[in-house]
Amino acid sequence: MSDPSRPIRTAAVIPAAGRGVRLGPGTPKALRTLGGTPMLVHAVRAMAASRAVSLIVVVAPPDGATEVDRLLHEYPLADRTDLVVVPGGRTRQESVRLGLAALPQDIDVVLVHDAARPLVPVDTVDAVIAAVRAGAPAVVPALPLADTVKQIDPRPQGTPEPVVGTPERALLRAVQTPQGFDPATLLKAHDTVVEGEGATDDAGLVERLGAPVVVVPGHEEAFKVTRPLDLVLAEAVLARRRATDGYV
Ligand SMILES: Nc1ccn([C@@H]2O[C@H](COP(=O)(O)OP(=O)(O)OP(=O)(O)O)[C@@H](O)[C@H]2O)c(=O)n1
Ligand SMILES: C[C@](O)(CO)[C@H](O)COP(=O)(O)O
Repeated sequence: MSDPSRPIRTAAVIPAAGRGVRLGPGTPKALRTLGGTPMLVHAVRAMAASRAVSLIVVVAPPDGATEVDRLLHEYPLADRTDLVVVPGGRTRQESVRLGLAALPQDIDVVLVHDAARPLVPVDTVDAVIAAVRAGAPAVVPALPLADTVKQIDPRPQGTPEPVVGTPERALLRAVQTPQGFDPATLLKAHDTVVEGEGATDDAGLVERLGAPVVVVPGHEEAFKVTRPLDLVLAEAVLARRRATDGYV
């Protein structure tokens, strides 16, 4: 039985092993700079900004763990936060699984946060943690959609794709990270769900177990840096924060 007087321990796994193909050629995406600071450092700081987070596991490109570890040591965190760097895998799912394998046994809440969402505000992080602590096994921050969404019947590139349906927009949400989990539930999901079954986020793996997933409000500034225009937006948000909030 767990000791009720033991403080709750929250860890964050940050998958940062992607290449960033959609962003264009260059340095792996997580190491590209925003306002002169690597995107990964912003993401690590965003997790460390929550007073609840005491351990951060960064999942580096498979052959880049030593370099990432060295880089992160140039940007020290507050004493309350430990940092571990492990090598990642060929897919996001594999990278997250490798990050989870580095967690100690005594973690009560685990967050999974994309390095590619460097500007998530701490209030969003804390809202996700609070919902897991309140008993939800899986929590995702999400926003309503601004665009109408069509389901299509896929065709080879260059051929117009027939529309087969229009899901009711009011029932759809665009999902962000950090996603928060009861660690046993997330570990079971990663152990059970086979790669390539179409889950594009960790909550999707938990859904396949049949476990409940709940949504809390996301934030516009938690957007994912995916394409070149996202970098322009991220630089603008960062410049505004630095001018108005004293953000580093
Ligand atoms: N093998 C992989 C692939 C992705 N990621 C991480 O998963 C997050 C979300 O992925 P995405 O934005 O798609 O990043 P990339 O895979 O780098 O982008 P792209 O698909 O454009 O190459 C990123 O922080 C990315 O570093 C990872 O850790 N390991
Ligand atoms: C996890 C995620 O950020 C939730 O929106 C998203 O699914 C990652 O997708 P990607 O194509 O791997 O960037």
